[in-house]
Amino acid sequence: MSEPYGKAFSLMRAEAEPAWRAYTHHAFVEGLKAGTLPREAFLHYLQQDYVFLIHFSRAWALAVVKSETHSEMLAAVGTVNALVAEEMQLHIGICEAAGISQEALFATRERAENLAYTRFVLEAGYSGDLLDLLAALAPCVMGYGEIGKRLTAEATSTLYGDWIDTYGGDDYQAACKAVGTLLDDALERRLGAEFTSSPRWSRLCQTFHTATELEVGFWQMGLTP
Ligand SMILES: Cc1ncc(CO)c(N)n1
Repeated sequence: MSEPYGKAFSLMRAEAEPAWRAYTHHAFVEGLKAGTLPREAFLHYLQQDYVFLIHFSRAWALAVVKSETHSEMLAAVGTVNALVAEEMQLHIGICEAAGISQEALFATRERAENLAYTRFVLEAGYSGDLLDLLAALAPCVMGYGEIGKRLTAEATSTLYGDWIDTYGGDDYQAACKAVGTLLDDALERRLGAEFTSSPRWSRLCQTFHTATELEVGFWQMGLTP
C-alpha cells in the first residue's frame, strides 16, 4: 500500500517534500481533525472552495479536450461528474445549513490565493498537453485523499465529520485511484515506460511541486477570513 494512488504520483510526491507535508499536515487540517478550527474560518474556506471547484471542474473538462484515447476521456469525464454532481453538493449543503444561499455561494468574491491556484492549473493545461495538466491537478485530488484517509483514522472530534467522510470515503478514494491510473497510463503512452528518464519529467515534477505550494497557500487563506 505504499503506492495507493499509483507509481507516478508517489514519485512526484517524494520530489515535492517538504511542501507535501506542509500541505497535508497544515494547521487548518489539524484543526479539522481536532475540531478546534473556528467555524467562521471553515465556512469562509468552504465558500472559497466552492469557487475553487468551479474552476477545478473547468480544468478537468479541459482534460477531456486534451485526451488522446477513449479511456482518458472516460477518466476525465468521470472526474468532472464527481466534482460537479458530488463534491460541490457537500459545500452547498453545509453552507445552506449555515444560512449561506447557493446564489451567495456562486457570487463569492475570489481571494487572490484562490485565483492564483486555479489559474495556474488552467494555464498548465492551456499551454501544455494532458501531462502538464495532470501534474498540476494531481496534488489537489490526491492530497485531499490522503488527508481524508488520515483524518478518518485519527480525528478526535466529529465536528467536521461531514467533510472528513467526503474525502475519506470510498467514492473519493476510488476517484484518487482512478486519477493515479490515468496519470501512470498517460505518462507511459506519451513518454514510455521509463518516463522518469524523459527530459520532461523534471518539469512535470516542478509543476506538481508548485501546485502543492499553492495548496499550502489555500489552507493559509482559509485561516484568515
Ligand atoms: C483547494 C482544494 N484542493 C483540493 C480539493 C479536492 O477536490 C478541494 N476541494 N479544494
